[in-house]
Amino acid sequence: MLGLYSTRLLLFGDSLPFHRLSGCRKAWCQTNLRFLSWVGCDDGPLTLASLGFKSEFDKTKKDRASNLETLSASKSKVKVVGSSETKGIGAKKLVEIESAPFAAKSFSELDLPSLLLGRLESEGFTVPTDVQSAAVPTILKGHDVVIQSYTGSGKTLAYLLPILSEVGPLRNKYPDGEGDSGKKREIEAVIVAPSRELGMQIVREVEKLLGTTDKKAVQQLVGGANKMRQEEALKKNKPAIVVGTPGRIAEISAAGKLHTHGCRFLVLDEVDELLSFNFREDMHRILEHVGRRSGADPRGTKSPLARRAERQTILVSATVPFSVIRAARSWGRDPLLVQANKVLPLESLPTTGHVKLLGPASSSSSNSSMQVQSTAQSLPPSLKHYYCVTKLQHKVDTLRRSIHALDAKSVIAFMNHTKQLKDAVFKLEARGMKAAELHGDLGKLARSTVLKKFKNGEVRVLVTNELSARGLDVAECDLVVNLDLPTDSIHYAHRAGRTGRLGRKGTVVTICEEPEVFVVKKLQKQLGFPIQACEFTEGKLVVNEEERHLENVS
Ligand SMILES: Nc1ncnc2c1ncn2[C@@H]1O[C@H](COP(=O)(O)OP(=O)(O)OP(=O)(O)O)[C@@H](O)[C@H]1O
Repeated sequence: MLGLYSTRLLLFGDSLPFHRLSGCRKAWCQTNLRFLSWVGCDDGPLTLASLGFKSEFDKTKKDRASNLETLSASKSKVKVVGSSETKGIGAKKLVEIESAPFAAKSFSELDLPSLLLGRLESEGFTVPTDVQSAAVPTILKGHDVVIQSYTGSGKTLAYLLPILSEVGPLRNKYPDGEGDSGKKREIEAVIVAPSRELGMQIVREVEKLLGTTDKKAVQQLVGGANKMRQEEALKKNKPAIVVGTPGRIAEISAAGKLHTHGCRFLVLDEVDELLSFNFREDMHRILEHVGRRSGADPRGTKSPLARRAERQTILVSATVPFSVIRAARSWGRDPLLVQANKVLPLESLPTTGHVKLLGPASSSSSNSSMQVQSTAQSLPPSLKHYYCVTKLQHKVDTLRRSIHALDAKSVIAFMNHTKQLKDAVFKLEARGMKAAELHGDLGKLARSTVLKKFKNGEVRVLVTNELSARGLDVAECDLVVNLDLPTDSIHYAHRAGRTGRLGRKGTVVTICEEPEVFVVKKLQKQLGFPIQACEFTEGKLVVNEEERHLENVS
């Protein structure tokens, strides 16, 4: 029972605020991870060696290689040990890391079913991203995982591809035809997202991959939509995958109309948000019911261990605070942390304090200049960050000037309050700039219409609030503006991550008043990258050189 209690404790009693949960960030070359160290925890710095990880330089330990379990990606050089086989007190966790370990050149290297490969090709997906190369074989191998990589790096496909390999019409067919004939189709994967928009976006991604084959294999269960229609569709279509928001999934489940006890995959996308207080009760129900096959527990108890044995749990976010690491350990069976260039056992991570990574030039905590925090690891390194000081009444005008100066085509402007947000839209429109509002007070239809218009370019500036900060994927968005300051660096990261997706260029401008500058400086410190002071004059962005110089000197 201990596990069950600790799960509840973590979920509902121990919700550390995000801003206190900053962690590590990368300071190593994108594709060549060499050294990893933890600092900031009481035990002092640890190195790869002391953690039991092998680097390619660690030739003397080659004899251990025979113990390593090779991940199923044919060309992956990553080897993981220390999962179920080595569980036990004092068992050493080994992860062999070699240079550019996950650089799969094509999806065909990832051991995916041919039908799925065909669909990827038809949709123009040719090369997997780093996080996909790392996550797909790890999930296919049956591991519970936490997937963390920066915004816009393709985390959705990173979990969808292994799920679609096992579930639904594109899956691997077994020679004996198992699962094909006569068997009643059950829900085999439940994907939970914190907003309707993100839920619908995931549904569209699944439908894109399913193609015309069998779109009904996926069913959306998002709030705001007609519940009865969703329930009827569940009954009639018997989807293999459901994607929804916590409230609606929990509601239909409580009504006895969602049969997920035999579910094989549970995905919590934007998991750190899903662990927040708002979703407490609904998430409780989902975690209790999904993947809990009746009679699965040989001891006849409601042991969470029995439940874990039934489902594979996949937790996903660009920001992974320690509350997520602890939750994953509670719910998962030897869970692994999957990042763009590495896979490591969660058992090896501390559960408190600040996790930091050191770059290749240093494996010691003494070189503080090499230490970087994890929030920066949540964002693509190519993003440019600026802040501009103005008076409150000139903020919208500064926004307009920033759009002109940067020649931005597609802009998301974040504000904290609905009323001011509406005023901003009014002002922009009055000055001939096509703008629209998106927030929770709008109905589902209005929200999706606005988003559609923004995506197809009819609307140039989307003025919105935190609702759009997570997961929203608009490839064309080239500028994010904070018209109001985000509450902390985690919220900054998710807002900023709406631009510069999948290697594209992106700029983030924070427009603030003079007394707020210290908050920007604090954010900069937490984030670990420069947010440069700038002005927009004569249609140009002018960086404050004086400040840049002062920063270089200090
Ligand atoms: N291998 C790939 N090749 C080309 N495009 C891809 C590939 N993988 C994903 N994409 C596209 O990249 C975009 C970003 O992917 P996705 O939304 O999954 O990012 P993410 O990491 O989940 O971001 P966030 O943290 O903001 O939710 C999507 O439009 C997706 O279709």
